[in-house]
Amino acid sequence: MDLPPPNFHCLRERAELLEVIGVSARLNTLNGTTGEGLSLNVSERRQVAEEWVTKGRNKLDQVVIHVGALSLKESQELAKHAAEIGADGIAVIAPFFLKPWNKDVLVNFLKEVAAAAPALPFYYYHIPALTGVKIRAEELLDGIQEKIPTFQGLKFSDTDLLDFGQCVDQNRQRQFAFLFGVDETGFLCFRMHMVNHGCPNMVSQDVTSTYNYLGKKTNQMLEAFERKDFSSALNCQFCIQRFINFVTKQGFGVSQTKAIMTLVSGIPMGPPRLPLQKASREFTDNAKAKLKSLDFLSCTD
Ligand SMILES: CC(=O)N[C@@H]([C@@H](O)[C@H](O)[C@H](O)CO)[C@@H](O)CC(=O)C(=O)O
Repeated sequence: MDLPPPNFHCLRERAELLEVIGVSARLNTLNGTTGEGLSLNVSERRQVAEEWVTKGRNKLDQVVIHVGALSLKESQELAKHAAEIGADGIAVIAPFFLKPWNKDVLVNFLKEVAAAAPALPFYYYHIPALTGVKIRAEELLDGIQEKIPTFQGLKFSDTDLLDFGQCVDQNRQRQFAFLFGVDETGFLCFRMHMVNHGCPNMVSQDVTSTYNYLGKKTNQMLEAFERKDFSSALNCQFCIQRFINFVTKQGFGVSQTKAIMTLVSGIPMGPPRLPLQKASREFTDNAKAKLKSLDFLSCTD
């Protein structure tokens, strides 16, 4: 029997993990950072995308497929494929080896990818710490719909809240979606949404790395927020911060995320792909003790 490579297996199982942890997932981008999309080949990325679209049916409101790649042709192929399998949108990071040196060059690249799936909503995935492309998102949004008619919004995985705030502020009249990808400061962004209430903008949280295992607390934060109980929402955010602060000090990244996802769900996520190294036993033990002390394991223990 042909077994899929471990990484593919683990990514496929992430769809089931959402159910186990109980994340009320409105939107999930896949083949992104946590899913090591850039470490997979095109055929694996296609398989993962197909699996998510199938598994996500009736469970996720939207499945957005990250199709960014260094090769424009590969990106276009993945964008076309996303359209064929019925995805709800595509997302693209900036090419990160031979980099775009200004906004116009980056938009021209994104435009070519978007054109390969002309009926699919298009998101720019802004993650400058990993791509090294520091073009401000606020600048990129200026006039983007004229160049990319399918442009739908931004996944903002950066801590520059001035840039993020300006993206929201300058696009109040547009129907853009702003998805925030820094779990430790998500609450602040939800507050921005409230301040923005009545505007067509949407600031919300994508299913990012820690939501794979802190879904219960995240849901509590969202529910408190909905009922305008900002003090409870802030407490939930602080609780999430306590955990992220703890693991960050021990070295935290995609490998460690996978180890915690396995620990919390019981679903084996497999090792990460080289050059990443499997999280150490010591890290996993420490993370487990911290999750317990913060009462994060109670729903799955
Ligand atoms: C650099 C990184 O991995 N960022 C994570 C965050 O969820 C991050 O792990 C978390 O905020 C803890 O710092 C996400 O933005 C990545 C993400 O959403 C993805 O898997 O595409």
